[in-house]
Amino acid sequence: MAVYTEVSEHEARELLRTLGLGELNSLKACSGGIENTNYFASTERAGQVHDYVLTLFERLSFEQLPFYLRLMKHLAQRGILVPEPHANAQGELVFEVKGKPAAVVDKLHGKSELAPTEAHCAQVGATLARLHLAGSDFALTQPNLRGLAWWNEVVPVVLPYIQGNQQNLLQSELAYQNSVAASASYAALPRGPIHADLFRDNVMFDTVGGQPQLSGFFDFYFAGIDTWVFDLAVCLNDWCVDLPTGVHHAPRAQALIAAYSAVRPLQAAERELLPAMLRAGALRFWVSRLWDFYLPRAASLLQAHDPSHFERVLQARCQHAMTFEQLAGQA
Ligand SMILES: Nc1ncnc2c1ncn2[C@@H]1O[C@H](COP(=O)(O)OP(=O)(O)OP(=O)(O)O)[C@@H](O)[C@H]1O
Ligand SMILES: N[C@@H](CCO)C(=O)O
Repeated sequence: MAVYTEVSEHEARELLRTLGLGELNSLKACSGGIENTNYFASTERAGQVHDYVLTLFERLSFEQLPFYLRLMKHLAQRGILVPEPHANAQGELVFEVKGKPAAVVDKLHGKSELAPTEAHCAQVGATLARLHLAGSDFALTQPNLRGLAWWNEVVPVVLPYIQGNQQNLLQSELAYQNSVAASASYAALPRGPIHADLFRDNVMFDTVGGQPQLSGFFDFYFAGIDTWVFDLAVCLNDWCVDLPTGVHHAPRAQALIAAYSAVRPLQAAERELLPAMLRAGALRFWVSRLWDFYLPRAASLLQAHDPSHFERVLQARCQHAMTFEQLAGQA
């Protein structure tokens, strides 16, 4: 659980009133997450209870936030299951609490599924493809701030903390990804707004008639303009990998890819580069976890994720490279 900045009931009540969301009933710090301060806020309005999430952004600036919040609003308005951010009378979505940028979004129903089956993965794949299509006409742009430029900046910073064999893997993978990014196939990849961090803990499921039903994607604060296939790869690396070993889980991957492709079939360049993007996705989170682990920020309650997991995923992706056809179960 991470609470970097304490918010008082008075501060939360004032903000919720300003947004016309009702009278605060309860305010509770949320567990989980390592990037932002999150509170669950419950209000009463016209005799009904409403649940919101109040987020204080610890890393992102007032200038960066409209991209994420406008994107969430854009997607919510197109029927994609994401928390809708709430605006004030001036139409603004970013506010100031304790000197930090803050936002209030709808609380999703359900809970995260940390042991997903093929059924969960299929719903994630289909919803991700719909999200990509729905984002195509989003007007704002902001790069993926945890993309190639950031890896090039941070790898030299974390290198002194790791062993020689890890340094070799990290440096050789970075060189490989720089060469992929310079290729004609890479330039041909379709791109647009991507979630870029769609792990098991950033998706909620409800149970309807005894069956899991995806109720929303959340935590869009690593979103950016990048290739759609990179987003797909990030998902496959989390939803379709055995967490203790980092080994690929073929049935879940096939379910996720089939459901994604049924909504938006992959183009030739995407099929060619999916294996490289699986490596890129593993590198991205290995680097960020190394960075969080060795260069942590002050936090009252912080649990850094294990960096070695993505080292294992990257090794597995390099040593047991699979073609798109193999990944999709078509070979
Ligand atoms: N819109 C929402 N609806 C329901 N629950 C939410 C919502 N947003 C956040 N939460 C809850 O708060 C927890 C922490 O949120 P989140 O993962 O966004 O934090 P973070 O610090 O930004 O995370 P991360 O480390 O994953 O980047 C989630 O695990 C979830 O339980
Ligand atoms: N999903 C990231 C955490 C940052 O959102 C990770 O597992 O490293």
